[in-house]
Amino acid sequence: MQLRLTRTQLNELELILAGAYGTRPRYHLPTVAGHVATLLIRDVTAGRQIELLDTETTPIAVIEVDESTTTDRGTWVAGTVTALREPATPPFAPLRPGPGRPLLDHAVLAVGHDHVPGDEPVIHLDAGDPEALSRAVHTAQRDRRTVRVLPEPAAEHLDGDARIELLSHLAEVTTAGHVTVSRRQRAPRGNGLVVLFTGLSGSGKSTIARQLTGRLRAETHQRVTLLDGDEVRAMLSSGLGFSRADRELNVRRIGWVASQLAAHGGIAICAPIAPYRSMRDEVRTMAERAGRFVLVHVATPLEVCEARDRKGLYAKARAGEIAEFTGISDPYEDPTDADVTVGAHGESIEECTEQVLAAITGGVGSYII
Ligand SMILES: Nc1ncnc2c1ncn2[C@@H]1O[C@H](COP(=O)(O)OS(=O)(=O)O)[C@@H](OP(=O)(O)O)[C@H]1O
Ligand SMILES: Nc1ncnc2c1ncn2[C@@H]1O[C@H](COP(=O)(O)OP(=O)(O)O)[C@@H](O)[C@H]1O
Repeated sequence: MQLRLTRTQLNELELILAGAYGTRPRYHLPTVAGHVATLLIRDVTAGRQIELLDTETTPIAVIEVDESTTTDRGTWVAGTVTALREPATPPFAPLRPGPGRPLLDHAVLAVGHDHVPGDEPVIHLDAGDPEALSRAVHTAQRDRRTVRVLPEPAAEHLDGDARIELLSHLAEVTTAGHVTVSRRQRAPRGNGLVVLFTGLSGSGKSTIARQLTGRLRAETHQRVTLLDGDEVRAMLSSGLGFSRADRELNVRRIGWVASQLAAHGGIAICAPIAPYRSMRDEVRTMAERAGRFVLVHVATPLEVCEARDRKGLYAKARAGEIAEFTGISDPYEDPTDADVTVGAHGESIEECTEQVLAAITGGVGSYII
């Protein structure tokens, strides 16, 4: 089988081949404690041999899979990696880890920001956004500082502090003998925000999302984009159906676009059903790398949604004319991590919108002027 790697997965492969994870180039099954490279495969069944393609679909390496494990997030594979050819040159190649490059004595690893005050050598992460990396490197060079680039691996098995620990470890192995992490807690740039609505068909997601969009446009200086369900299905995800794999792809695409908007300081509001916990977790992970994330559960009971049945879809689903209909013949996994839950008790559209606004602005006054 062939697998096209994302930019951060390519980074992970670059680090493997640069010896950052040890002398044996391989992927491991996820272990939280271990500083290992991992590979998570979604939507397809992993083969014994996996050819890894770069973003231009050139085969650059192959994995001989010797172990794998399947979870609700996908299949993790472990195995030895052999390089086939050089991938396309990444940005700032001479500043990245490579054979024979001497280690600096000490450097500051910038996590979550593109300028660290001071004059010590600085390591900037390549997180897959060439524009942001270029800005960070040029700022350091303008200040006549020594600067290096560390490819940020996908490391999908880690988050939070464990992720930062891995980055610091990789920086010490590849770039500087002693690394201090300089971490900014706030969103990387501006007040980027992703709001993900989830709930059954007819629960009120689009209606509340539209109202929220209007309010935020009126009350903030930020650009607000509504990724409306129907429009997304027509444009971004045309051709996809409602199998689990298609829904996953649909929600992943929405999450990716929303995160890009947030990374550039915008507010993205999305309103798919997003019925599976794993897909919402995935959007949260992507969004939190770009800014803030707020999960809104529109918890209108199934009976109420079915009674509304504005599009007549529930009747068709009950009659067996639509297969895999969420809530009737397909699962909806209730969120346990919603930042705000609305609509469970017959609140009006206006009340729901206010509750969501309060959750977004609560404690972060800068969103509303
Ligand atoms: N089988 C099945 N299950 C659920 N929904 C169905 C189905 N077939 C069509 N529709 C219509 O598609 C809308 C849901 O699409 P989404 O993109 O939001 O779904 S998902 O997040 O990918 O699960 C949903 O729209 P909303 O009512 O706006 O939620 C339905 O109108
Ligand atoms: N809180 C609410 N109270 C009463 N009716 C609502 C409420 N929220 C939505 N509706 C109505 O329910 C129907 C379905 O809403 P919609 O926003 O299209 O749901 P979804 O996007 O979740 O499918 C619409 O006719 C809408 O006017």
